[in-house]
Amino acid sequence: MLIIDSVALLRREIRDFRKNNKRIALVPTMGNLHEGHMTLVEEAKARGDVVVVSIFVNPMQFERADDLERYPRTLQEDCEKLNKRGVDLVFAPSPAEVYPKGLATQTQVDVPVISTILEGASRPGHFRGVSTIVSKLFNLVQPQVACFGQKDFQQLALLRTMVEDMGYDIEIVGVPIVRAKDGLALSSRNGYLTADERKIAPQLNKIMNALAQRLSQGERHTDEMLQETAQQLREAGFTPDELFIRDAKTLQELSVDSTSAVILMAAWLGKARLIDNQEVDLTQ
Ligand SMILES: Nc1ncnc2c1ncn2[C@@H]1O[C@H](COP(=O)(O)OP(=O)(O)OP(=O)(O)O)[C@@H](O)[C@H]1O
Ligand SMILES: CC(C)(CO)[C@@H](O)C(=O)[O-]
Ligand code: BAL
Repeated sequence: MLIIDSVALLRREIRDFRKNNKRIALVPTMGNLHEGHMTLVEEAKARGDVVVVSIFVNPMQFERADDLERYPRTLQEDCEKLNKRGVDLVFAPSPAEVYPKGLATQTQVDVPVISTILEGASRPGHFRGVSTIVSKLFNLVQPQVACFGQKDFQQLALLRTMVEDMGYDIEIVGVPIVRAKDGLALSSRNGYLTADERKIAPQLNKIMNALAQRLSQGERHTDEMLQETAQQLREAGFTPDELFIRDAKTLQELSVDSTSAVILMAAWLGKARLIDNQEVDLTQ
């Protein structure tokens, strides 16, 4: 496995892959890898001749300096895990390598509407940072396929929109959420939880499942339903941050034409902002 931190060396390897007609599968990450990331790697291995994993804690997508500062960086352990999985190349650049002019004058890629609603409203500038770095990674790695997690539901929708609007000839693959046995969605930020908070954390998924059950049984979604759910979260020890029920295809408000809904939840538990989501078939 190659571990590369410079654009010049990456370009050389990508040119070699392309010269040999290798189908390149990319898995963008911010490191601190867990089984959720490994499912993306396995999906990439199944869909490409060579697998490239990027590990880059992207400063442009952090709207909180404290979150960027404390974000877990475990490059050596990450590379050991990826090597065991048969990954071909890890691209792990520094911020200066990716943004040599700094962030202020860096060209940005912005996806209107979807980047400023829902999670985008809670995290101003976050999704512009995501679409900018993923666009740059696409240009540097030139993959034919790229794998992302459904755990970041809105991110996946944002990137599908970017690929469609900008004409990238890249297959975007959404990989189902990988959860701990108790239902908590795996996430690097779970590491911010204390032992006591970790025992509470699975309640987020359980409360979301109960809400999904109500919707799948035909109960109309109302503000009261959301308020009840928010109260359940508070009683469990969370501070609700986001609670949305939207059309799963458009992320707009549900309408009579909606065939599937998505529940999007984000809640604080101590220092960890946990997110989860679940699609609900409305046609049953
Ligand atoms: N539990 C999971 N199941 C499926 N995909 C996941 C999971 N966790 C992360 N991913 C995906 O892995 C890719 C990299 O995500 P990232 O490096 O931000 O890890 P993370 O666990 O989401 O960390 P955090 O959300 O705390 O930043 C993204 O496409 C993300 O959706
Ligand atoms: C896609 C991504 C790697 C871009 O930094 C990040 O948003 C993430 O890890 O989900
Ligand atoms: N996967 C989430 C990336 C972020 O929170 O910046």
